[in-house]
Amino acid sequence: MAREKVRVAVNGYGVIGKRVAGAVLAQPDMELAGVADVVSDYRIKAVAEDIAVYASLPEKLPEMRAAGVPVKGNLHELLETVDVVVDCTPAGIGAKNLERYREHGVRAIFQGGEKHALTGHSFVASENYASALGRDSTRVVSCNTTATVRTLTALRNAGLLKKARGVLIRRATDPWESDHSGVMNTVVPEGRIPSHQGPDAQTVAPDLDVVTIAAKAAHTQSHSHYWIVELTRPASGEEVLEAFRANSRIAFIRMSDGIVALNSTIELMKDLGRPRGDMYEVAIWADVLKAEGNELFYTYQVDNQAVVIPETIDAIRALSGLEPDPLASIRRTDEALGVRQEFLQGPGAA
Ligand SMILES: NC(=O)c1ccc[n+]([C@@H]2O[C@H](COP(=O)([O-])OP(=O)(O)OC[C@H]3O[C@@H](n4cnc5c(N)ncnc54)[C@H](O)[C@@H]3O)[C@@H](O)[C@H]2O)c1
Repeated sequence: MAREKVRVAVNGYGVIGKRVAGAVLAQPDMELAGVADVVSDYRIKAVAEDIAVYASLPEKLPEMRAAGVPVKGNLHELLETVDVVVDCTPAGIGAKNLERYREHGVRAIFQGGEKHALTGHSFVASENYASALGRDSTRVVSCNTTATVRTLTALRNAGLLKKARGVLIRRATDPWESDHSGVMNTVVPEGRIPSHQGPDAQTVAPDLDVVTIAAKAAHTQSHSHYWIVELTRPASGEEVLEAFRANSRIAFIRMSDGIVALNSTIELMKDLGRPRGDMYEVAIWADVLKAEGNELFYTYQVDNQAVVIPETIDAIRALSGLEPDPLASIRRTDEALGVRQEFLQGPGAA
């Protein structure tokens, strides 16, 4: 790569796009060239003073300017100036953009709402960074799939995983859209077993024996996963925690610290000063986990809005060839974002 820093564009400045943009700004080896979207209201106005804004669709440019958004130009102009674009548009729209990105010779990262077949490569940094090196595109898998792959491959890497069966309780909608969508006072099971997350995890780690069942609940912040795992041999809880510890993006929380529900962790992230209260780590309840003979039971929390952000940053380094060593990229990203495995000091912290 000719330049010292990789230049990045973000197309779609929503839940994921705004977090990707913020995370790019935090990387010393990356430069945020601009963001693109189609809206004209607070969602884009709030950022336009600090970051160059472009119109994703040419027909939206006059509308955005008329509303007072200082738009620099159209997406194609932004694409002319960058090495990598991160497409964070709503599910299905990204697929229509791939050819556009290719025409500009820009490497493209998509998010989990797109299908594996779009790029033929699905990404979780700890599992398959190396196979993304130099590719022209990849898809960072969804929040649920990212958490599933991080945790199950940690067990597999320690030689402990035989098969895993999980129940995934998903948030209804994201907080910023809770005024107009979501589910109220009910639970909506996904209409098939396995739910799509198990097979999706296999697009990254095909050797995983995993089945998932999923449901959407009425809350708006973060997902909650429950796993029953058959181990290859009897193992102690401490041995299992050690296996999880090998992945730097798995953190440990405890009921004994007062972290008793999803809202406790969300509050803790805000108390720790995390941007937007984000939790990049998969947070396993260490004092709930139980290993009995060759069976293992555990539950963790996934901050759906944040968990894919470190993976997206690593995907930028992999596609651009900025860093050939997966662990070096993961370390760099973790350091810049403040990723950690223990959030609290004290006797509980192992
Ligand atoms: N929200 C989550 O928890 C979450 C987690 C992981 C992955 N994802 C995936 O990330 C992707 C983005 O999801 P999101 O939740 O950030 O969506 P979002 O709706 O919050 O944001 C999408 C943004 O794209 C903009 N947009 C709409 N049409 C556009 C177009 N034609 N061109 C450019 N921008 C356009 C919207 O105005 C909005 O700002 C999806 O693939 C989704 O499946 C979402």
